[in-house]
Amino acid sequence: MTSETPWDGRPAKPLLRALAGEQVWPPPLWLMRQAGRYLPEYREVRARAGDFVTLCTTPEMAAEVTLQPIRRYGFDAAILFSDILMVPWAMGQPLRFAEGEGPVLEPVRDAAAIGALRVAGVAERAAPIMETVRRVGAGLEAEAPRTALIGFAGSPFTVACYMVEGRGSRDFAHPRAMAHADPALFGRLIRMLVDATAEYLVAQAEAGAEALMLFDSWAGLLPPAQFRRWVIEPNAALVRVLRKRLPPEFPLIGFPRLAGPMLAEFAQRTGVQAVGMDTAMDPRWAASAVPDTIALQGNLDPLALIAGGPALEVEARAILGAMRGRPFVFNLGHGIEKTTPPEHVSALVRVVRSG
Ligand SMILES: Cc1c2[nH]c(c1CCC(=O)O)Cc1[nH]c(c(CCC(=O)O)c1C)Cc1[nH]c(c(CCC(=O)O)c1C)Cc1[nH]c(c(C)c1CCC(=O)O)C2
Repeated sequence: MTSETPWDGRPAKPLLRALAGEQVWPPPLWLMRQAGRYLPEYREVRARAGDFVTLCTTPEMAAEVTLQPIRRYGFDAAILFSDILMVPWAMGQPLRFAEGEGPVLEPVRDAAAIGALRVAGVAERAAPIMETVRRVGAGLEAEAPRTALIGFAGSPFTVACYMVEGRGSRDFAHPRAMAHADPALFGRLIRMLVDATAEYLVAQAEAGAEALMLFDSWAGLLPPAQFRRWVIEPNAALVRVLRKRLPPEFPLIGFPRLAGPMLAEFAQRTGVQAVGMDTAMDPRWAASAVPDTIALQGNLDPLALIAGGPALEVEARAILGAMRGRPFVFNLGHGIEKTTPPEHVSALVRVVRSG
């Protein structure tokens, strides 16, 4: 495929061209958690907001922090500033972010607690987040017309992990045990999440998101049969609902973190246009295992970005070398760390943009 100027004479956004299967070189670039505590201007707004849920539900502040990294670095995508746990919040599960501890939810571990969750009306209860999407869309149009707006949600399994465990965890023992011991109940929660997440994502697209990313951060905890049942099937179900309700070819990015060799099956069976590679993935293996009709995204080690200098350049160039000749979006393999020096991000942008 070649780059073409569309009929209306506006250059299509590089990110959207890559997600549509075009080889765009140098590749479009954005970073997971690009808005965050490594930026002094983020810390200023974060302090003003007080708590994290307030930041996510105050459109003026959430839109401002979404745009901050675009102003500083000119990334090819802005990602809505929110959190995957805002879906359980909108389903009525109490959520707070404890300082230095991460998210804390009231765990749902039985049929009564799961039955009390509300699916219908999730998008209305998340109205402030949709207002943020509209504001960011307007901000990009005015300030950065080549930057695309990515909306997102957590995938059902990963969100269920937090809902059942009630907090972050290394192994999410409660949800994984429930998935084995009471698959009917766990499956009910997963189906509720498919429906709630579809509604929430369609509302983001209607508010102006131009691509949607599905974060399945804890997919790699599961053995293959469980991976198929709780990762591939729910993501595929979500994609099927989205395909019915969104314009044709609407770009969807899946990110089954630490999937290892299951990444290939995920890519082929879920119906997404692109898959994210985590830090542990060998991009050369991914290039051979994932058909080049599906774009790859990733996967610089966030620690190389902290290190900077030659280590950063060598790692970034290795990824570029492995991805040359296929649709690709440069990113990290996981979220940016809060100790990252902002000038190292500028250095990375220079390396990637020099091809
Ligand atoms: C698992 C997960 C969560 N949230 C998310 C995931 C999936 C990606 C991943 O695997 O990291 C996704 C997420 N979280 C956040 C975004 C915003 C957009 C962006 O990427 O810039 C996105 C896309 C903001 C955030 N979400 C959170 C912060 C830090 C909160 C703060 O500023 O105090 C940010 C910027 C909080 C959060 N949110 C979550 C945890 C475990 C934590 C605490 C850990 C931490 O503090 O880094 C849940």
